[in-house]
Amino acid sequence: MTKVGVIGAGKWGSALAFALSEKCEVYITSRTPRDMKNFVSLDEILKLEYIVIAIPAQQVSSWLRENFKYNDHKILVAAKGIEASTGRFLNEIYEEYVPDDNIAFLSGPSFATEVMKSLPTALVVNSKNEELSQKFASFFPSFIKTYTSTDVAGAEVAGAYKNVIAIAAGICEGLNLGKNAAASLISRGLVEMQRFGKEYGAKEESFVGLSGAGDLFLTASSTMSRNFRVGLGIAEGKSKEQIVEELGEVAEGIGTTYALYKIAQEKDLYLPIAREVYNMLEGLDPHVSLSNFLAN
Ligand SMILES: NC(=O)C1=CN([C@@H]2O[C@H](COP(=O)(O)OP(=O)(O)OC[C@H]3O[C@@H](n4cnc5c(N)ncnc54)[C@H](O)[C@@H]3O)[C@@H](O)[C@H]2O)C=CC1
Ligand SMILES: O=C(CO)COP(=O)(O)O
Repeated sequence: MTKVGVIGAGKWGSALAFALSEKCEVYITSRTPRDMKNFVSLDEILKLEYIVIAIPAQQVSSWLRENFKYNDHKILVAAKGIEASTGRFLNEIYEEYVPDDNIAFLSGPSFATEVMKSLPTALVVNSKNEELSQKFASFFPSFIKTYTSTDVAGAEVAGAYKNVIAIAAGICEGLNLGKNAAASLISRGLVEMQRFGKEYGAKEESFVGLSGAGDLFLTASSTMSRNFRVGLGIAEGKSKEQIVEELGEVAEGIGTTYALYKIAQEKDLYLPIAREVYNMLEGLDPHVSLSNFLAN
């Protein structure tokens, strides 16, 4: 059995450790010790060749700087997001540490709680190195169907952007705007992320597949999504600080909204949904935001 190390024992890291253990010998670590099967130190994980990293996008840059020493590892990045402070994608953050050929990015609709129950799921492993994608894909269990793609940019943009649209969808639901509005928001959200992705050379097909439409439909239509619940909180008039505290888990859409706002300013891009989510995270009344959105 191939040995695989998982870094980050949050919801997604734990679910992936569980799923991968059907076909691999899996070890897991986290910054705080956990009472979990095969929980080992980071040093032990870094001795392994195959590593899955499930540290959130906003924390990964400092984590890599302080903890990571590259030693020919093959890395699968499981996070979804864009760094708020710099507007960097995960592949840009990791490229300082890991060669392109040794890194892959996971995407697709996949709530950790359903993976934990072994419910049927489909995922995409994305890498410039097709052989590496195939290798990581082969580690997944029988209840997960894996696809591979070389469109790293498409997977990154779709995985990050859908969290922002999920926040908007939660707001839409919380304000009782109706199914017409929800459907329009999801389909225009898909167009917005696809247009944004084009700037980075992302392939259109990734947005109509699992990484784009698949993950967007999942997170923008369910209270199981943390990002969707952020939107519900905004509709209730809560501040983002209060929402984050109550959530107790990561909602990548918040940081990604700030990243998109920064990128849109720098590149003069038209990202109307992301812009209004930004305005509401900054405290604009959702009803005023909606009027602005409908008028522009
Ligand atoms: N939960 C889910 O269903 C899915 C989550 N993801 C993505 O996976 C990533 C992780 O999400 P979850 O595990 O759900 O979040 P979580 O909130 O359950 O756990 C976050 C994990 O990151 C670790 N962490 C946070 N800051 C850290 C730091 N500075 N240094 C080291 N470790 C740190 C925490 O200790 C914890 O283990 C996110 O990017 C999320 O979007 C992707 C697909 C599904
Ligand atoms: O990315 C996810 C499912 O694919 C998880 O979404 P949330 O972080 O919004 O819960």
